[in-house]
Amino acid sequence: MALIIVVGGSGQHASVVYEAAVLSGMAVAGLAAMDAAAVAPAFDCPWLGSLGAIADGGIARGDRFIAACGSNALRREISETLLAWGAELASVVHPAAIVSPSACIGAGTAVLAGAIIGPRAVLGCGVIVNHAASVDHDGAVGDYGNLCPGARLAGGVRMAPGGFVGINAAVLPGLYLAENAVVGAGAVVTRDVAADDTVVGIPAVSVRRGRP
Ligand SMILES: CC(=O)SCCNC(=O)CCNC(=O)[C@H](O)C(C)(C)COP(=O)(O)OP(=O)(O)OC[C@H]1O[C@@H](n2cnc3c(N)ncnc32)[C@H](O)[C@@H]1OP(=O)(O)O
Repeated sequence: MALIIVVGGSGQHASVVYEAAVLSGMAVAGLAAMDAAAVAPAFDCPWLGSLGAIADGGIARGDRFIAACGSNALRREISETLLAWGAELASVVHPAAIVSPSACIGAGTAVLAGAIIGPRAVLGCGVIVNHAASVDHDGAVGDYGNLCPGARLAGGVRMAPGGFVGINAAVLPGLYLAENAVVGAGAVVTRDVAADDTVVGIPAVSVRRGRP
């Protein structure tokens, strides 16, 4: 059973997921894309072409997939397409990540080097916990959420699906980030964040409410 990494965008995030998968001992079949016209990203991993061609050849051979792109919406779209085809999503956990044995990691989720997932934390499907980011005890990250490098969720923080926490941002204990909330780089979040809101600064304040 091998892993197929589905690229969205430039392939930079895919290169990080690829390295984590190889270092964790997974067999990687190669990279694929949703778009038949997509070109292989410039790093050393076999290029399998479009997902459509792979599906025509038969996904049933037991390969598993992970969508590898920073965009939450695109990761969701790729993952949901794969699931609709009956494909199985795999999670990738870098061997230098620290994951509590009582934590739960959803399918299609990437936990990258230096990340820490604390006791009883729950990560949904298609989540990214990027380099040195952490989800402390009893935290929850909803489906297709994205914690950028160094982002910190204190104990008991809950993120609804589609959330984004920028590089080196911190969220104080027990807070709730509603669906598609965006926390800017370096922010310190001291209050709950409303759905589709973007907050920045210390303490974090809203710069855009509602979908852009
Ligand atoms: C491996 C990797 O690299 S993972 C990727 C890591 N990337 C990140 O962490 C990026 C995080 N993104 C940000 O912080 C972005 O600035 C966002 C999402 C908060 C806002 O982006 P946009 O929606 O494009 O907003 P925009 O750039 O128009 O900024 C709106 C206002 O907020 C300010 N602002 C934006 N980001 C921040 C921030 N992080 N801290 C403080 N102020 C900020 C802007 O200066 C601007 O203020 P102004 O209206 O007074 O000029």
